[in-house]
Amino acid sequence: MKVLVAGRSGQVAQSLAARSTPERVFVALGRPDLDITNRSSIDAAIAAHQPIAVVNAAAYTAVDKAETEVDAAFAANELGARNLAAAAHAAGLPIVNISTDYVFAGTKTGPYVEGDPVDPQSVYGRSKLAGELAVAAASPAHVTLRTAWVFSPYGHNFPKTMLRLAADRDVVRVVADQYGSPTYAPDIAKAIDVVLDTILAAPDREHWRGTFHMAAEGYCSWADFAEEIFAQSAARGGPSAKVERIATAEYPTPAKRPPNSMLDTSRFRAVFGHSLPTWQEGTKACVEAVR
Ligand SMILES: NC(=O)C1=CN([C@@H]2O[C@H](COP(=O)(O)OP(=O)(O)OC[C@H]3O[C@@H](n4cnc5c(N)ncnc54)[C@H](OP(=O)(O)O)[C@@H]3O)[C@@H](O)[C@H]2O)C=CC1
Ligand SMILES: Cc1cn([C@H]2C[C@H](O)[C@@H](COP(=O)(O)OP(=O)(O)O[C@H]3O[C@@H](C)C(=O)[C@@H](O)[C@H]3O)O2)c(=O)[nH]c1=O
Repeated sequence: MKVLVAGRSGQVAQSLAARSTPERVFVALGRPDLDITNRSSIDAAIAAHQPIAVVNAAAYTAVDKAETEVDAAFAANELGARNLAAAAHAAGLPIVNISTDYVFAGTKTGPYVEGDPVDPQSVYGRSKLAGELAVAAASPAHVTLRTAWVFSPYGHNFPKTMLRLAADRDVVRVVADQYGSPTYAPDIAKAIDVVLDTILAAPDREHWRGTFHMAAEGYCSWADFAEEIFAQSAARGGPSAKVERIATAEYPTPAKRPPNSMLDTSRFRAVFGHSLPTWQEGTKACVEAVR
């Protein structure tokens, strides 16, 4: 049984591929074999691999660069998501799509639930929201999982940046007034496996369809996250630095980030009967893996 995964070299795609078993093979394809902006390339991949489901783990994720590369962000995150969902629908396959906490403005007090009003503040967030809507319009058999602050041993992410910075400086300045849930990509891959189990056990049911918040248990600021990364790294003899806790205004970036991107994951837990490990457990696993 194959599951087709778009986005071969990405953090989530690689974590899914690593979960392959003889019973469920995650076939992760990259741009040369599967370009989500090109519908015929998707149709050809589906015809070649005959999957039982499709996962969209491909995206334009360079949050700051997206502010100037608007067309590229929307091409992958809106058009690509639409193409993949339409192709899956045409082939009679369910699609699992991944979205982001950055669809919210971040001005709410307390964690966001799925029905809260969206109001993305960045091009990346707007393009991902456009993708969510496009997937929902193209395929009734869809699950969109909004997750947050993804990290892993693969690709580019915050812990890898922190460990690189700590290699040649004693102090790292990190914002302490943006809150969310750092989520370990292998834990996302496990959760997607659970989602697929649920879908494939009852493909005609309605309960698994729609949008869900799915992130690590617990919340922290980027500065808290950096401190945990350094504590875990130091405990293993790796690079470490002191964290200087700063305000967002002291770390100007082209894209605006939500001050609060905490996601309430109750709906995911209720429907899929699964919760992710804490962000501290994910951090420990990641630091151990990159050592
Ligand atoms: N990273 C994060 O912090 C978060 C991510 N998400 C979402 O989770 C999902 C997975 O993210 P993550 O694994 O971190 O992403 P990565 O940036 O690690 O990987 C994304 C992958 O998508 C590929 N891709 C981009 N455009 C296309 C295209 N047109 N056709 C095929 N592949 C393409 C990229 O390929 P190439 O290398 O060739 O460009 C890259 O391999 C995305 O939907 C993202 O929006 C949600 C919340 C947080
Ligand atoms: C590198 C660095 C970042 N920061 C701040 C900037 C920003 O507010 C925050 C995170 O920075 P980054 O640019 O690493 O992360 P960012 O690209 O904003 O991460 C986001 O990526 C997309 C794809 C998502 O979907 C989001 O969930 C989220 O994970 O930390 C510091 O304060 N100090 C630093 O040294």
